[in-house]
Amino acid sequence: MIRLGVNIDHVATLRNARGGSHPDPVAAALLAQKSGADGITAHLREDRRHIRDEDMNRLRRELSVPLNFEMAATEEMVALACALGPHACCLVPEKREEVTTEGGLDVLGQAGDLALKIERLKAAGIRVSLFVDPEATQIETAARIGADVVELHTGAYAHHPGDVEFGRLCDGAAVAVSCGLELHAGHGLTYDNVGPVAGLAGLKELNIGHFLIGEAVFSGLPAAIARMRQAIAAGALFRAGAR
Ligand SMILES: CC(=O)[C@@H](O)[C@H](O)COP(=O)(O)O
Ligand SMILES: NCC(=O)COP(=O)(O)O
Repeated sequence: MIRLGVNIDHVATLRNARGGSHPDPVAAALLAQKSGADGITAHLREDRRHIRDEDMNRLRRELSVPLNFEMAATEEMVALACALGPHACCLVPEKREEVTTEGGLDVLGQAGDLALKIERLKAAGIRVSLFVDPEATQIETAARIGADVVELHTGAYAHHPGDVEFGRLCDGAAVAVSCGLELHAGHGLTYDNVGPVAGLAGLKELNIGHFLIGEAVFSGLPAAIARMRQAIAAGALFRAGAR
């Protein structure tokens, strides 16, 4: 079964809008856990625009499902992650001026530095995922430098959900599996576009946040999670039948 990781960043965005403590992203994570989320993803950005350090500390203490700590591959974040000890870290590119994550990590261009950071994180007992575009050289390099997981950036597919971008995801998925990497995917996924992604051969986990939190405004988080899980299951079943 494909695991659903719920990203709670944008509960924190709403909380921070007024500088208070409501809605509490940790309470949202606990509700997501109770509603069937297989894991929680939270992105501690360098600018702390949404998730903050104390949120991460509380998530680590209070969750019983795995915590996926999304972070830039910086010395500050590696030190924080090693001290916190989440189940996994997902290394993502960050630019302060970006609205959201724009592309995948340049694994090839940063291979040496990333290899050392991966080694430190794994020595702390943390599984390491790299957030990458579905490009063979990036995925192959991720395997070569010791990553456990690659998470394919589905943003381009989400913006252009046609055969070209989906074909890139299929090719990237095949490379990841052939390299022995665990295959995850995420970014910009919705009820309507998640199905084909859920059918990617070898997919183990989807991380979904912004759309789910938006839907929760209308239908509540439990119902949004339940509907997303149905969309994922339908997609996986369809693709399995098509193979
Ligand atoms: C890497 C990715 O696509 C998301 O998990 C990331 O958290 C997006 O950043 P924001 O949540 O700040 O939009
Ligand atoms: N890594 C992707 C993620 O955690 C959620 O991305 P999004 O659904 O908020 O775009």
